[in-house]
Amino acid sequence: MGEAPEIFEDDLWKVFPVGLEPESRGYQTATILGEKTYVIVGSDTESSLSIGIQVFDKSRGKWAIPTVLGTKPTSCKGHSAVLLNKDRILILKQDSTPDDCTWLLEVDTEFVREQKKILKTEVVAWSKGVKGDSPKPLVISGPSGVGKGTLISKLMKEFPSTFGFSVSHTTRALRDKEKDGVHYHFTERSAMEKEIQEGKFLEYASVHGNLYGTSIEAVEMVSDAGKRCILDIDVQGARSVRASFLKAIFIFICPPSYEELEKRLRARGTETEEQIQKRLRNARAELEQGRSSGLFDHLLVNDDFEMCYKSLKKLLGLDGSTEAICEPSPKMVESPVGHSVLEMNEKVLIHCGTAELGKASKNLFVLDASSLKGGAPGRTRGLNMYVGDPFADRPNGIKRLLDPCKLSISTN
Ligand SMILES: Nc1ncnc2c1ncn2[C@@H]1O[C@H](COP(=O)(O)OP(=O)(O)OP(=O)(O)O)[C@@H](O)[C@H]1O
Ligand SMILES: Nc1nc2c(ncn2[C@@H]2O[C@H](COP(=O)(O)O)[C@@H](O)[C@H]2O)c(=O)[nH]1
Repeated sequence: MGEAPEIFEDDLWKVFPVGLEPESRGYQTATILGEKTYVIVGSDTESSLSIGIQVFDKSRGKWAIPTVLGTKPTSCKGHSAVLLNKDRILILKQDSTPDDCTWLLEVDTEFVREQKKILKTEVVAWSKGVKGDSPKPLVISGPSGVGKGTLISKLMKEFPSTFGFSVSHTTRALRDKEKDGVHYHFTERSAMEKEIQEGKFLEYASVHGNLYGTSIEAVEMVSDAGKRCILDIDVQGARSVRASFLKAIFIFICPPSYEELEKRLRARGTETEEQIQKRLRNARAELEQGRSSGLFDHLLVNDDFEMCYKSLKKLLGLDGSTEAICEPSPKMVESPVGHSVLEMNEKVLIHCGTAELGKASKNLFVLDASSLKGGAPGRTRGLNMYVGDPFADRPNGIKRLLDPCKLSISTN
């Protein structure tokens, strides 16, 4: 499936990297961008369920195995590949589930170019294609004991289908009543450091002597479910998120006084005296930064709890009695079972199913990629797919096809 450019002839296979000689290949596509050919090799054998990437640089006559960033797709029976926007390759997986069929391999986007400079090597980055946009996440910060968790719990309880919590990773010990995977992913420092090195974290920081971090996956999983993601993170983390690709709303929660903060921390009874002292020391700096840095969009004082909760809801436009559905839920792009693809002016034509005469036109899909958002290291959003004809808006164009198709396409 996919393109078969000239370069992909027998001669090229003679210099193919060790371990990926023709016999060991499952299937592959080759996509050319300038002097480089990106070969995406998949295998669906049980021993090797993976997709590999090699880059052939024509000007140097050499193969390179790039550093691959982002969460990569699992292998499948085959895929199609097409160059999009001259900076990424759209991959459609054959026989995949709707939430797993559309992937993008970024080869020359701003993110990839930046990473190439940092890592001083060939870099490519995966992101999953998602239909529609996602609601802006909320970053909630404030000193330990101010009441962030209590406010967030109440908000999630009242609006369960609007909000979802970003489950952070931490190296601190589990408290009574906390559950692994629900309150945090409790992890070993070495394992977390390894994943940070692999670029899996949106932000991380050393907080009160432990390592805490938000994985990209934690945020994207909430967005995939069509919910607004809430991040409960410290001020250092908020600063990192501000500098990242993620566009969020930043809220800082203040205590009415330092004495009241100390009272709440002690009354919670989850820390030792030494830990309480450490958290209180850190609170001074956090309060100063939170109030003055211009980092936060909103500041709320949590004095009377109910009043503060009401202010939070008002700020989020949730002060009505019914649950607000502010923005459409994103859905994964559904793609045909079998297909071939072709790119034209940011529209990708997907021809799927049987090529039988007379039926072919019914199996034409158009994927509009003109307003992509996000991308690696998160998701690529804004992919819209419809049944039809890309020339429909041209005066002499072919008639728009709106025949119902055997294959369903999800709509917002
Ligand atoms: N407005 C309030 N008045 C009195 N007590 C409060 C108020 N808000 C929260 N609390 C209490 O203060 C304690 C600390 O709250 P919470 O655990 O939500 O803080 P937190 O900011 O999430 O802390 P951490 O950052 O350490 O997780 C809890 O026992 C909670 O019930
Ligand atoms: N930078 C980050 N800070 C985080 C994250 N998850 C939680 N936190 C902050 O840590 C402190 C302490 O939390 P506790 O549960 O041990 O009391 C608190 O201020 C949280 O906001 C994270 O992923 N990144």
